[in-house]
Amino acid sequence: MEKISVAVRFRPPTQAAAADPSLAGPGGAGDREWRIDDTRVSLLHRAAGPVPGAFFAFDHVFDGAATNERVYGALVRDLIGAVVDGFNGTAFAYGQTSSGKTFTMNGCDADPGIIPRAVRDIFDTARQADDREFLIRVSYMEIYNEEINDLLTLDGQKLRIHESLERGVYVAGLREEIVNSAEQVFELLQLGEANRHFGETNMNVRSSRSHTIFRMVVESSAKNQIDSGDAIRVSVLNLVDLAGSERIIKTGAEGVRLNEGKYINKSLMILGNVINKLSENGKQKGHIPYRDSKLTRILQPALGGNAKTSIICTAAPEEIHIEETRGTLQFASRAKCVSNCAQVNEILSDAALLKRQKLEIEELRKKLQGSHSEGLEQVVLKLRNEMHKSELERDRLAMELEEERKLRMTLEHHLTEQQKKLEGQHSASTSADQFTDLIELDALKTPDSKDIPDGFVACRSRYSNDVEFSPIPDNLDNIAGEDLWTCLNKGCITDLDMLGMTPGKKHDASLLQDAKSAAPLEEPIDPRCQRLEKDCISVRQQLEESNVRCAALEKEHDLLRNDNSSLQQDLSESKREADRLMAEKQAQLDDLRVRCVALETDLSRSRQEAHRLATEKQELTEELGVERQKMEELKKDIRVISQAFSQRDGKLMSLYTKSKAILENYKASHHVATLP
Ligand SMILES: Nc1ncnc2c1ncn2[C@@H]1O[C@H](COP(=O)(O)OP(=O)(O)OP(=O)(O)O)[C@@H](O)[C@H]1O
Repeated sequence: MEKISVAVRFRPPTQAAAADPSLAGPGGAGDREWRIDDTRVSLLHRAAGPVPGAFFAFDHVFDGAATNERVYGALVRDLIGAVVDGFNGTAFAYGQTSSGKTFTMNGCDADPGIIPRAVRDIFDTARQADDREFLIRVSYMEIYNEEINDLLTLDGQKLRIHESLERGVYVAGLREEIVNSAEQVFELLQLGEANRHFGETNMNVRSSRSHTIFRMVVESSAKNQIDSGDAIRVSVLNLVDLAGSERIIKTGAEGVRLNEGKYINKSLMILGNVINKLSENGKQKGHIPYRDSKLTRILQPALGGNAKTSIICTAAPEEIHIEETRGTLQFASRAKCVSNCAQVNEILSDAALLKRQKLEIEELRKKLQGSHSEGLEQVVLKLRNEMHKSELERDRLAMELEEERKLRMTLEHHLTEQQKKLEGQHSASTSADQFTDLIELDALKTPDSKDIPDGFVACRSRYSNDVEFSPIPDNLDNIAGEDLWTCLNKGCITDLDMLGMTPGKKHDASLLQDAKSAAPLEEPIDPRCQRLEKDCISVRQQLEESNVRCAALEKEHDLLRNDNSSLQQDLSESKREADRLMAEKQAQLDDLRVRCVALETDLSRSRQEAHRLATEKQELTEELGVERQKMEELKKDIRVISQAFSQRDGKLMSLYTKSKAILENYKASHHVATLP
């Protein structure tokens, strides 16, 4: 929606007003005057200041010094650009008689008015649009005493207004001239001006007695029709010079002028009513009385319809016209509240429409396949991959955690056992029975075991009692099991079978005896205790490290779980969005398909109809040919008959002449004979 542009233009004071200061307006010597600036007008009482209720604001306000060029630039130039682009446009001048409407629309040689400037601009702008081809037509009509006259013909025929779906409201039979240059239009305008009704009144020596509507129809199509889908733009520019409202008492009109004045005032009153209604708020608008006059009917699209509209309200500055000027300003204020809804007017043939729809469908299809939904699918895929990776990672961490836990438990268990043993060692005596303890642990190492300082020795219970093969004395059996061996040696698994098979030191009875008698012992109990304590400390350290690792792993595990659940959430949201988009696009596609099918049906129907019409035309042409031939033959017959007739006529004539001569001869001879 777009508001109508409204400007007020004060003409300069008349010569009479300039000579008689009591009549003057701004700068004159009257009681009241109009005070104006760029956008505002207010009435001032010279003695009492601003007159209440007489303040108005508009898009533009022009004083008597403003040129037509300035008025055109402010209100019409953009309108012309829009018309060339396919929008309808209307500019009209409204105001009391002799306030400068015709001067604003037509201007003078030194300062051409809106119409000549618009004509030139239309051609210039069209020339600049290299990508389009233009066809411009003009017409010129007047509404005189509520009758429509074509100003470009002299046949005096009264034209009628019609309305159709395709053309909207139009004047039937109005002559439209195709024009190629501004000069051609000016010639037509001159012709129209000569036919227009002017008359002299007390207020204006050349007063317009009719409303005139100069119309330019701008039709354009793209030079490259493949891109545009063959659409043709058709826009209408109306440039309207209204007749001025008048007070009979001031114009001194009588007779014909009086009658004209009544029609003028009535149609302007209806225009005012239409503007009033349109300026009201939406719901109160109700019925808009466009049909009450020919003027409002023709200007219907410009008043609250599909057009961009500019109104120039002209006003007389003199104090004696204050009431009329106030009326004009009130009209202008209401017009400022009227909104139009202009849109580019495109005409599409069935084929072009179909082509355009197909292009639209194709574009939508591409969008559906590519763009957003494809992007979403990729996001979903990526999220799935990430989720899968994080699940694997989580499993791996869970396994590590489990192993750490097991290790910790084993270590704890081992620690307790070591502690127990330590306590046992402290309380044990250094009796000779404990000869076996004196055997160096180095001797117990298996040949295949890794050389780890303070490494544990494994033994199998089944060998423990076998003196020949057991590498460990009986009282040291099972100090480490297979699992413990593996864990403590960080996965370095010695060949435990080999371990089991390694022949131990032979327990020689004499050696045992010697040992029993030998004193002191090779290794006292304290170093062993120390070694065990050292073991304990190292196991504890390992345990603590393992705890720390365990906690870190648990933390990592938790983080991964969180990541995983947020990924799951993202994934399901993306899925939902993708589904929604797919459904939406599918619905659009279905809708377009339905429209396309309907259009195709229409098209084939139109084709059939065109074909039927072509056949009929062909038949008629043939019939016409036959008829023409018959007519030719008849004409020939007629010629022959008329020749025969004329021959017979000639013969009859000569016969008649002969008989007449004979009769006269006879009469003469008979007369002579009968004379005495
Ligand atoms: N802005 C202007 N500058 C100079 N002269 C002007 C201006 N406006 C109007 N005039 C002069 O005032 C006179 C009346 O103007 P015009 O005929 O345009 O009035 P009008 O509103 O069309 O009157 P009507 O409704 O009777 O046809 C003319 O002589 C015109 O040249």
